[in-house]
Amino acid sequence: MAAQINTQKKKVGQNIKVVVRVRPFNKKESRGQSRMAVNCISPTEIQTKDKKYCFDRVFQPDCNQLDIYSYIVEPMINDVFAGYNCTVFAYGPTGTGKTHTMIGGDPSSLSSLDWRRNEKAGCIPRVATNIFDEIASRKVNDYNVRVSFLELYNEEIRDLLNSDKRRPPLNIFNDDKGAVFIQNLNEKNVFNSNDIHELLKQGTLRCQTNSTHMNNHSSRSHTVFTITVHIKEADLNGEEVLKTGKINLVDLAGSENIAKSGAKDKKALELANINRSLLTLGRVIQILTEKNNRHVPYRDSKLTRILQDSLGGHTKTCLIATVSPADSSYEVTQCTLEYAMRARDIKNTPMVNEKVTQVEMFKQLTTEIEELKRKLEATQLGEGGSGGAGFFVAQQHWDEIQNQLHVNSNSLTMKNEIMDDMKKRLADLEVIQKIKTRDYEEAMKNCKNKEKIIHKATALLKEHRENLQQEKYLSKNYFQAVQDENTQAKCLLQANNTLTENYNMARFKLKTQYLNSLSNNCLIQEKCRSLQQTIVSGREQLDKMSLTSQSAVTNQMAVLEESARACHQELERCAAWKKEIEDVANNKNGVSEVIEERPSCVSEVMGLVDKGCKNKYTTRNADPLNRLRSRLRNMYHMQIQSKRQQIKLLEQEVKEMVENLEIIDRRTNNFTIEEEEDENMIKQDFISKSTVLPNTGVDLVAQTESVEENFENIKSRLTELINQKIDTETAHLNLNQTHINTMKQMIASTEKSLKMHISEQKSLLETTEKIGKDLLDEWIQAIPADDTPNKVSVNYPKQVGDGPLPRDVLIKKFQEEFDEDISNESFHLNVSTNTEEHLTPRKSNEYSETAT
Ligand SMILES: Nc1ncnc2c1ncn2[C@@H]1O[C@H](COP(=O)(O)OP(=O)(O)OP(=O)(O)O)[C@@H](O)[C@H]1O
Repeated sequence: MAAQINTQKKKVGQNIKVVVRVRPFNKKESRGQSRMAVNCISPTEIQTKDKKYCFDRVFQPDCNQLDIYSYIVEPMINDVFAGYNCTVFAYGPTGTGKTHTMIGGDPSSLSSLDWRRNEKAGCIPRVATNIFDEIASRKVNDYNVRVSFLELYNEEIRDLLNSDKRRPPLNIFNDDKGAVFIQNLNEKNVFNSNDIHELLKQGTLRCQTNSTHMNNHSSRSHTVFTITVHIKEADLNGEEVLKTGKINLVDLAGSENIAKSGAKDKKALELANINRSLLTLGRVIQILTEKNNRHVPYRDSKLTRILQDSLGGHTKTCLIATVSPADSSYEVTQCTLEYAMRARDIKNTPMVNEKVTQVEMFKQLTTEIEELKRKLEATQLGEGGSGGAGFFVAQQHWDEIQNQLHVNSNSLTMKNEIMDDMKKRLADLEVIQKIKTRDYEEAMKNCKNKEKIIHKATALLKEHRENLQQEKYLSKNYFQAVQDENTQAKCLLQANNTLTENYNMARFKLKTQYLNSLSNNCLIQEKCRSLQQTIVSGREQLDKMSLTSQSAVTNQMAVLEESARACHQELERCAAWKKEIEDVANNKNGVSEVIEERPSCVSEVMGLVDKGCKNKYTTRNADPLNRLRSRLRNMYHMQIQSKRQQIKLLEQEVKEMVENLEIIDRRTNNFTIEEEEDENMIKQDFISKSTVLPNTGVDLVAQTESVEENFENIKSRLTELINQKIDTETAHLNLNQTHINTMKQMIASTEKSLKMHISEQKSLLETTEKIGKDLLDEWIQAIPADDTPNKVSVNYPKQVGDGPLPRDVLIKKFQEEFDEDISNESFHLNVSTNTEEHLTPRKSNEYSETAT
């Protein structure tokens, strides 16, 4: 049994691949001087005189076997190992190279064939070697490769790997998922490519032998060479799964028209039957490419039944249309190209075959065993006819059942052993599961703790980030402050420079002032000296003047004495003049008259006379010399007095000048002291400032430099610290991130394993449920060895009679109902509780409810 279960994982429709291979002219065509009827205009286009066709690839007559293999089959090897089913059809008229493409050169030399070097080798020998190469390169240890080779001729399946004439008939079955399997078809285990080559050789020879018995048989039969690969690999969870993929290589019968063969009557019917498969194939292709969802008549031919999954199913399919280039074959070539064009529209939904895990296998086996046991018991009870649910079976059939039971019993024993082993493994698995559950719970706990830690760490991280921001801000401020300080230091330096300049200027000014005052002092001193000299010279002059005045006095005395004498003489003259006046007074008449005439003049003259008289009297009494002397003395005294006065004034002036000089001197001294004091004060101030500020410009520069250096150091240290902090924080962050990621991964993997566990449990449940049904079917199928396409079941009422209904009655009933003779066939007996339906034979699938 080769049941393949397909899953419904992906449903992406993809068109089947269709290529055309044009063979070279054969001898006959060359001799007949045929002309080319087709032209390969590009790698994907072929042109006939009527039409241009586009395919996935067009292989020209000069292409070689390896080109075909590399493009079509080689990529399928990976698919087979991935668990896909793949099919390659060769379709075309007789003699166009289908067998050449599939098998290639002389099959008798196949076993020693190295397909890479042998140019004649077709796809089958190449794929055989390729599969084992792939197994070796993938280092697959646990694998199983099986080969089957069948021929379909006149709607009859022949096993080309089984020459036994007593071989059981080959029946085609569909399981409930639509997968097709051929009962009793030999599937040979192969262990290397040579094994496959050998089987291919044997099968091909057997096919050819058949061909010699039947005229031109080979071109009218279809052959299907299947290689099935089972590999055991660990899946992503480390669990071992069994993957199954296969490749079907189908060499179809020649597609030429029946009419063309010229056969008539029985032969024509036979040919019609032979071509039934091809016709059905054409119909199936036609319907599959329509959009009206018509019923696809797969069941109308065995070929379409066998290849059902390859056409509109889940297989990856490629059709190779082989054509002749000759114009003599133009018509069939055109038909073939049209046929191939239609096939291009078929959409398949390739799917990976279900991978079966060991646990599932175990569950399947367990359920199968249980079911078998139950069936066995039921059968044993029914055997004696006392079980109430008995049924009648022919003796021969009964023997077969007994044999089957014996085989099944052995199988049961074996399966029991396997079951025990499996039970042990299950127990182990349960322990592991418990441990894993505990681990999982612990992991969950850890996860929760870690989550808390992560939350804390996140909060801490946030805090760190904030701190960092703050530190950054502070650093920025500090940086600014340092820059400000630097600017201030520069300002101070500038101020200091200005101060130094001012100080130097003030110093220079003071010096200039001092020097000026010094020179002023000298000038004053000079002036004082000149004053003193003036005074001395003044005194000397005074002394000289005194001497001069004394002599002048003497001279004046002399002058005065002279004048006294003159005076004396005057006086004498005055006396004389008085006498004369008296003489005149004596002459009174004349004078009286005058007096009378001019009294005022007389009084005036009398005043003058009186005055003269008085003067005369005084002068008469005083010494005129003495008077003169005293007058001169007075004059002298007065002059002396004025000179003294002058000297006093000069002395006063000199004194004042000396005093002024002293004041100036003092002032000068004071000024010098003040200046010194000022200088000292400035110095003191400068020194005091210098203690606060840098001592000197050099110090200040040095200090500024050191400040700058410090600033640079602080800056670099700060940068370093910030970088360190950032590095630490980043490392911290990364660590936390890694931690979080690890935790997430752990959570994810735990979740995944949990989900898987749940899905496993579910699938186990489902499988357990289904397995009972499957085994029941299988059990039923195993007993009657039915070779008809539809199972025949005969309903048997529970309440009827004392014994089983005779077989011939049942056969008759069936004949009446279906107009079909089942006397040579084995059939099921079902017990019905429905009395109304009793004795009514039905197809089993129509009244499954009545089955117990
Ligand atoms: N591409 C090709 N290159 C060289 N020879 C070819 C090519 N195709 C076919 N031939 C030769 O043509 C002959 C007929 O080929 P083949 O038997 O493969 O045709 P077929 O389509 O399988 O015919 P049938 O339907 O009768 O089985 C063979 O001798 C084969 O070697």
